Parts: sequence; C-alpha cells; structure tokens
Amino acid sequence: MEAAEAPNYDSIVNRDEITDAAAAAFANPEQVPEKYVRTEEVLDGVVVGADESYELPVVDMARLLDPELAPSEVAKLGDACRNWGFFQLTNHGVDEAVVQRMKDATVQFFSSPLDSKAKVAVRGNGFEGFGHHYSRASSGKLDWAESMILITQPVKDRNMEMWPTNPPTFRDALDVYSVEMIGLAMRLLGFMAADLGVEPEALQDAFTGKRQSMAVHHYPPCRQREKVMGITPHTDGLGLTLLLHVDDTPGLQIRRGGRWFPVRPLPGAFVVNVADILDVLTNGAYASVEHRVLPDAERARTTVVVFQEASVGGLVAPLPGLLDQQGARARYRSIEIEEYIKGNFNALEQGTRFIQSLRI
Ligand SMILES: O=C(O)CCC(=O)C(=O)O
Ligand SMILES: [Fe+2]
Repeated sequence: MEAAEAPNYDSIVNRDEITDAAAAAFANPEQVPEKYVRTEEVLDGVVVGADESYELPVVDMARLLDPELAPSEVAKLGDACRNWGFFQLTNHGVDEAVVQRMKDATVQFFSSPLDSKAKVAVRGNGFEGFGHHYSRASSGKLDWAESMILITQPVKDRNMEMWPTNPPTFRDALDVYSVEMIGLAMRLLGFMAADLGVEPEALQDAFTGKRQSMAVHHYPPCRQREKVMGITPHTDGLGLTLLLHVDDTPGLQIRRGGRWFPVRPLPGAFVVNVADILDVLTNGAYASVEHRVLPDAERARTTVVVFQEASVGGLVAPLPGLLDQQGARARYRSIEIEEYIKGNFNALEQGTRFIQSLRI
C-alpha cells in the first residue's frame, strides 16, 4: 500500500493520561475538580426537553433487505443522512453473541483497577491507548470520561502492545467485533449508494481495506451535570461511525438548528452517523453533524464506537461518479488522506472544523 493510504495518527493528537487524581475525581460524583469545570460550554445551546416530541430517524435493516420494502426504507436512510447525519439502526443482523461479548469485555475493562488499565495507557503523543479523549489545547479543560482508542483494521496496522490483556476476553471480542462492523458498514454503504444513485461499489470501494479504529468510552456519573462535558462538541473526522450503547443510559446529543437533540437509545439498536469524509465523498449531500455527550447525574454510561476511514485513490475528494452523474461542480477540494488526517486532528485540537477549509 502506498504511504498516502496508511496515515499515521500518532504525534498529531494530544491525549492526557488518566492519573490517580482523575480516577479519584471520576469515583466521586459529588465533586468536580477545576480541570473539568466548563459550565459556559455546557450551557451553550438549548437542550430540547423531554416534553417536546421529536423523532430521531430510525432505519430498519430488515426492511432495507426486503425487496418490497427497500425503496421506501432507502429513502428514509437517505433522508436521515441528508437532514440529520444520524440515525438509529434496528434489526441490524449482527450476531448478538458477538455484540454481547464486546459489551461484557468493555464493562470488565473499565471496572478493572487503574493500574491494570494503565498498562495500555496513552504514550507520548500517541493516538492509541487508555486515557482522556482528545484534549483541546485551547481550553485546557478535560472531558468527564475515560476512553481507550485502538486501530483495529487492517490487521497489519494493529499495535498489539496497546491491546488490553485484562480481561483476557478483550482482544478476541474486539477482533471478532471489528470484522462484523466492517460487514455492517459495507451493507449500509451499499444502501447509501442506492440513495445517492451511484453503483454500490462506487461508495464501498472508498472504504474497502481502509483503516478502522475504535473507541470505548466510559462516562462516570456526575451530580453537577451543568459543569462537565462527557465529550466536547465535535464532528467525526473519518468516514462512517457505528456506535453501540453498552447500557441504556442516555447522554449523546446532536446539534440541529442551534439546539441539542438528545438521542434516546433504542434497545438493541446501533447509532450510525455520517462523518466528515463521507460528507466530502457525497459532495456535501450527506451531513456530518456536530454532537457531544453530557454525563448522567446518576448512572454511568459506556459506549463502543467504530470509525471507518475512507479515501479514493489516496485522496479525500467528492466521488467522481457522483459528480459526473449530477453534472455538479465539486464543493470540496481534494486532499491527500495523510494531509487530511493531520489537518483534521489539528483542527479538532483548536476547536475548528477542518472540512470547512476544504470548501470551494
Ligand atoms: O459515546 C458517545 O455517545 C459518543 C462518542 C463520540 O462521539 C466519539 O467517540 O466520537
Ligand atoms: Fe463523535
């Protein structure tokens, strides 16, 4: 593979270790150390309340796979990707045992003592390992969460010394899960292609053999919810994101028209979202939308998130087939994937959005 197709995620992200002090803070939901206090950010934007009825898009994989029901379900999928950038996916067809093993291993990993988790702690400017999520240099504040990030595919890109051995089931659970998620992503991309009016391969090829990384997040409860952020508002920088709720604790919020819409997790569903590269591939037809996490006051929340990278011939660019078919002009300029990854992480740290700078 050419160098341009295997971007290096290290040295471009800044992640803080989970120190003894951080672990102690997370274990005490009553008190919030100054390093985590960011009330102004939390209160930026109205949260749509439980009293207002709204329906986040739900897409049913069983209907997508049914030839009779597919056309209307593909339209629903397309509508979700264009107008929300997010949907919940029901009847996803992923082996329940695989999902359960991943959930169990994740819960066991986070409930083990800090010195055990710290065996795979982030190192230097490393992207992978156990630590805080990305730190925003500009604010100096930290997210109220502990996260572990790993590169999972292709297998040759794995950094096995960063893969936990405790619990002993973790590595195998993740290995099997990561393969299932590629399959799920490819099926979804086929239906997205149908919505976009291009051949399935036109979109799927952009993801085939590309990198997959994953994050497991644990958001401890916090009684002073208005003070802390579980994850800073951001858009996802890669292609497609597949999120699994390990429990039924809510916390994820999606920005729409200046307001935050809480996701009400449906039992057994995945939350799928369009990330920045898919926004570019579709020439802006699909929207990569800002989201954040607020921790719950009472209950911990744990998620497993898979990120699929994409590029076309080493470039992040609108799909040529899509532009031809629409006779449209490109809304984004093309950029090499390596350069894109660097720019994206840099922008994330500064609190800006890299794909804005690619707009023509
Ligand atoms: O845990 C969540 O609900 C969201 C995580 C997320 O946005 C991310 O990892 O990019
Ligand atoms: Fe995200």
